[in-house]
Amino acid sequence: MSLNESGGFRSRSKRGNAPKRPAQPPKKQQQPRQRQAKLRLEGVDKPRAVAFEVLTAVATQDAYANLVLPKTLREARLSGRDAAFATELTYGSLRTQGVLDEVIAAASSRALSDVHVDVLTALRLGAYQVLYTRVEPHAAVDTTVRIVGAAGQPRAKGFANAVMRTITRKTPEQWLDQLTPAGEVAAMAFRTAHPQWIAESFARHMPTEELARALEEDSARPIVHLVARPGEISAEELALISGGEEGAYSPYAVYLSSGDPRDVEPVKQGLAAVQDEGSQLIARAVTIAPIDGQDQGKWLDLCAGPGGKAALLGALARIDGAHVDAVEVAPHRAKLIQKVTGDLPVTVHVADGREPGLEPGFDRVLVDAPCSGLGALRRRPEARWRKSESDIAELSQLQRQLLASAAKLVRPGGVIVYSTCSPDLRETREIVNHAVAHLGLEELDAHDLACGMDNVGTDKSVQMWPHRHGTDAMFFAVLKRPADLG
Ligand SMILES: C[S@@+](CC[C@H](N)C(=O)[O-])C[C@H]1O[C@@H](n2cnc3c(N)ncnc32)[C@H](O)[C@@H]1O
Repeated sequence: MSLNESGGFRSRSKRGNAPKRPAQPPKKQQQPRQRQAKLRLEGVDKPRAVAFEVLTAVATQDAYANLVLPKTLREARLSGRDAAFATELTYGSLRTQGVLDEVIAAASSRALSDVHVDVLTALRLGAYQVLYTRVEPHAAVDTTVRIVGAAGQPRAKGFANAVMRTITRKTPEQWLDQLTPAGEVAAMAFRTAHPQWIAESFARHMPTEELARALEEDSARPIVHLVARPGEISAEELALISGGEEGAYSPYAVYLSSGDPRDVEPVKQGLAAVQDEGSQLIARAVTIAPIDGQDQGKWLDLCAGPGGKAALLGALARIDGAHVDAVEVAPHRAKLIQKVTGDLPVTVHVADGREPGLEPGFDRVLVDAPCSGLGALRRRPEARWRKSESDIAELSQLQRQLLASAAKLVRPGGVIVYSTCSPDLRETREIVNHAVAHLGLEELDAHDLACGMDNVGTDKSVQMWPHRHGTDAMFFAVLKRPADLG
């Protein structure tokens, strides 16, 4: 069957080399619930059916794959190799979606915005198998066509078949060569499946030889970091019990390279929890940054939900006889803080951190600001394609306002730790520089608070990276309110 006969596709020679860019995302359409069960009945193998369901939820309901996938795997009773295959297909298709869409667009006569979301989702899953896995191409084509039919789009089976066959006619390398854009950073972004603006944001920190490694690591699955709650259990004990390894930097960190952290006994008992080592360092820095005069034990976490850092701050506060006020604007996230801080000396306030209504005079303030999250992309496979550069301008306004509020709440001689899980300079250095210039705060050297981490940047602040330190790309700076600030 020729391409033209099979569904109105242009041949490659007619299309030439210019790839058709996906103009807009496909139309979102509600999925009938029954379809999910039907999929499994109609001869689609379980791992692909599960992957398709999760991809559909992400595409149509803005769902997070890391939340939906475990539930869907459980419902489908998948485990072992089948579960691993479903996970690889789901996360891989989401992480590489921008590349997959370029390839699908180049192999299709229709604009992606005109392709039904179910068909596009099946094509992404199929294209991922051809381009990034060892699945036999004919199996990828066949199962894609089956999914399209089972998903209630039988009339699009010919279209899907033709697109998939076109994709299998070139090697993955040939596709990448054909579609890689000009320019060193743009090319690296494409080849590592990142939007170009994100690669450019990272590129401001490092030479291009290092950038490729940073982008590769950003797509690798991170190992789980546990925090041993101080006063409850030591990292050494936790490592012994969990079979993990003590962390390289945080005195509370344990690396768990295999197994489910929920099965670790101290985690079940609330003595330990999952927390990136970078976050642990930031919470710790709040408690040990140098201040003038006596620490009266008045500590504040101004953006505290869901409470990871507040819980560590609370555990350290209990040891030091201090108290933490934890502010969070979203009520459901405030509840999560309450849950994880339990009987620790932490008081949760549902309030806007810009006007929390608290008496000033805090010795130590943490502003773990809402940010683009560019430093934690490896945790959410779909995240990189959902974010847009325009979000940053809006967030940086809020970040400045929260820091200005912290400057009013901290006492003279007290410290503010400003942190983000983004390395984007507009959310990090620019915010800190603005605070120094306009709020009268003094920036302290934070490098000594990073527990021996090196290669954290040439400024006074600390910038961590997955490929350098194994943490998320977290940032923190320490700002002191001088004694004579009005
Ligand atoms: C980066 S998260 C904080 C993570 C937290 N520190 C932890 O370790 O679990 C930022 C939090 O700030 C909250 N937030 C956003 N705007 C806020 C505001 N105006 N005042 C207080 N909290 C705010 C968000 O809801 C979010 O929970």
